Amino acid sequence: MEDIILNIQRALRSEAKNATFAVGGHIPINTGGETGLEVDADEKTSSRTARTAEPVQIRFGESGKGVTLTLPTEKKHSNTPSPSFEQTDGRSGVSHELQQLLKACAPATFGRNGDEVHDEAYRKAGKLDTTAFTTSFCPYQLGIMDVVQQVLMPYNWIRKGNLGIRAELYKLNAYSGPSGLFKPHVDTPRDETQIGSLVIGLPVEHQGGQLAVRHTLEGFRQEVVFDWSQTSEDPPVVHWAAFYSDCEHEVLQVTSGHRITLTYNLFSTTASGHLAGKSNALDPTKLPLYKSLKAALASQRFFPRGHLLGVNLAHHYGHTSETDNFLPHSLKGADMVLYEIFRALKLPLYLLPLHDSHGDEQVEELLGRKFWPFELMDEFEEGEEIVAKSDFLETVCDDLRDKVVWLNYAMADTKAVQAVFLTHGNEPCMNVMYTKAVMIVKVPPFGRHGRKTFPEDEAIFESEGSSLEESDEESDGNDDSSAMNIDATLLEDDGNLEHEDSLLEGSEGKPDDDGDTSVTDIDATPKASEHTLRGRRP
Ligand SMILES: O=C(O)CCC(=O)C(=O)O
Ligand SMILES: [Fe+2]
Repeated sequence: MEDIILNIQRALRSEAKNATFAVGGHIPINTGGETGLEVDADEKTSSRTARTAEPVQIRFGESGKGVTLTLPTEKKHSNTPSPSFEQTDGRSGVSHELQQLLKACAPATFGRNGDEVHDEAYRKAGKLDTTAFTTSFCPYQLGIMDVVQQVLMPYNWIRKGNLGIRAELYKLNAYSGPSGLFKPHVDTPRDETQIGSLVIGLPVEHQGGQLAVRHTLEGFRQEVVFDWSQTSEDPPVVHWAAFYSDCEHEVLQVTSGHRITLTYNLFSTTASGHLAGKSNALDPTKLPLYKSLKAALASQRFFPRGHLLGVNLAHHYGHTSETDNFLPHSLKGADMVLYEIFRALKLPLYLLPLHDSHGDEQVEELLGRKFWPFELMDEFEEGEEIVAKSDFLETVCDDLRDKVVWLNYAMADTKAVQAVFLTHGNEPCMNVMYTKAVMIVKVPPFGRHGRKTFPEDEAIFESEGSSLEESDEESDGNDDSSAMNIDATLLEDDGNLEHEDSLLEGSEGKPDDDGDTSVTDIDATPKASEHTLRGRRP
C-alpha cells in the first residue's frame, strides 16, 4: 500500500509544481499612426490574433476643472532632448496633463496593525481613489479578464457551474523615480470573496519598478517578476499582472520616470449562465492525480477498511465576519484542482482551517472544525500576531489529526503571511484573517462490491455557505451539524491506524529541503491544544 500512497504523493507534488499563482501579459496600443507611435513588425505579427488597445484616457480634477490625460502621450519630435523623468515642471518631457495627474495624487497609504499609515520607507507612491478619476480602460473589453479567469480560476463549472471573476477598479497609483516603491506585503481583502488583485501598467516611460510576486508551495518557493520598464522608443503597450490575494508581492524601486498603474480587486462571483462558457471547463478525470487516486481506490490493498486522507492546501483562506466564508467557491488554483478531483471521485471532504497558535513556549498548530467568523482582538502590539482570539478554531480535532494520512506537507511558513498581513496590508481594514487550510477526504471502506462512493450531491460536507449557517443554529445539542459530522462520521475506527507512521516515515515524500524552509508533516508538529469550545459565535 505504501507504493500506492507514494504514487499519490508524487502526483500531488507535480500538481503543486505547476500551480500558477500569477499571470500577466501585455496588449499593444493602437496609435493609428497619427501620433507617430508605431507598433513594430514583430509586435504586429505576434499580436495578429490579439486585441489592440485604444490609447487610455484618464479624467480627473475638480468639477468644472476636469483634465483628460491620454496615454501614451504624444511622442515629442525626434530632436527633443530626452526627458528628465523626475522633473514634473514644464521643462521636463512629461506632458502637462501627466504633471497635473501627479499633482492631483495624494500620498498612498497602507494598513499597519489596523491603522492607515503613510511611511515612505515602506510605500512611496501617489494615489487617486476611484471617486477622483474615471478611465476609458476596461480589462474585460481587452480580454484580460478572460485570461485571468481561465488561468486563475479555470474550473468554472464548480457546483452548479456558474462561477466567474469580477474585477473592481480600486486605485490609480503613481510610483515616481527615483524612489517610488512598495515593499513586500499582502493585499488586504475587501471581503471574503476577494481572490486576488489585478494591476494594469499604463504606457508611461519609466525604468525599474518591477512587480515581484511570490508564493511558496510544497517547499518550492516561486517568484514571478513583471518588468514594465519602457522608453519612448518602445512600442506603447498596456501591461498587466494578476495574482492571488495571499501571495506576497512588492514593487521594486522605480529609478526614473513614472510608473502609473490602475489596480483592481478580483472577486470570485457567480457569473450569469451564458458567460460561464463550457469551452474552458476542466475535465478533472484527465489529470494525473485523478488517475492515481482512482487506481488507488480500485485497489483492495489501499485502506481496505477506509481511512482519512489529508492535503495541506496551497493557499491561505480568509476567516470572515458574519456571512458565509464562500468556500469552496473561493478556492484558488491548485486547491480548486484538488477539490475538483476529489469531487469527481465522489469522496466526502471537508475544508478546515489550520492555524498557528503561539503558546507560552512553542508554536502549536490548531486544526479548526470549520472556518469561523473572525472577530478582531481589541489591542495589537506592533508585530504581534493574531493568536488569542481562537473562538473560531473551536475545539481542535485532536483525534482527527492523528487519524489522517497526510499526502503532502504543510506550507513552509505562514508567519510571513500572517505578519505581513497584519502589519503591511494595502489597507488598514482588518476584518479578514488568512490561515492555512487543509482538505480532509474520506476514503470509504472496500466492500464486497468494491469501494462505496457517494452520490455526488452527498459527497461534500465542507462548511459551505448557508449550510454552515444552518448547522450553526442547530449545533448546540444537535450532532447533525456539519461540524459534528467530522467526529461522528469521519472518525470511525478503521483498524488501519497502525500503518500510518510507517507510511509517513517511509515516504520519500519530502520536497527538496534547502534548509531554510521547515517542511513538516502533521505528525512532526506538536500535538494541538487544550483549547476548549468557547462561544459558538464570537
Ligand atoms: O503596482 C503594482 O504593481 C502593485 C501595487 C500593489 O501591490 C498594491 O497596490 O497593493
Ligand atoms: Fe499590493
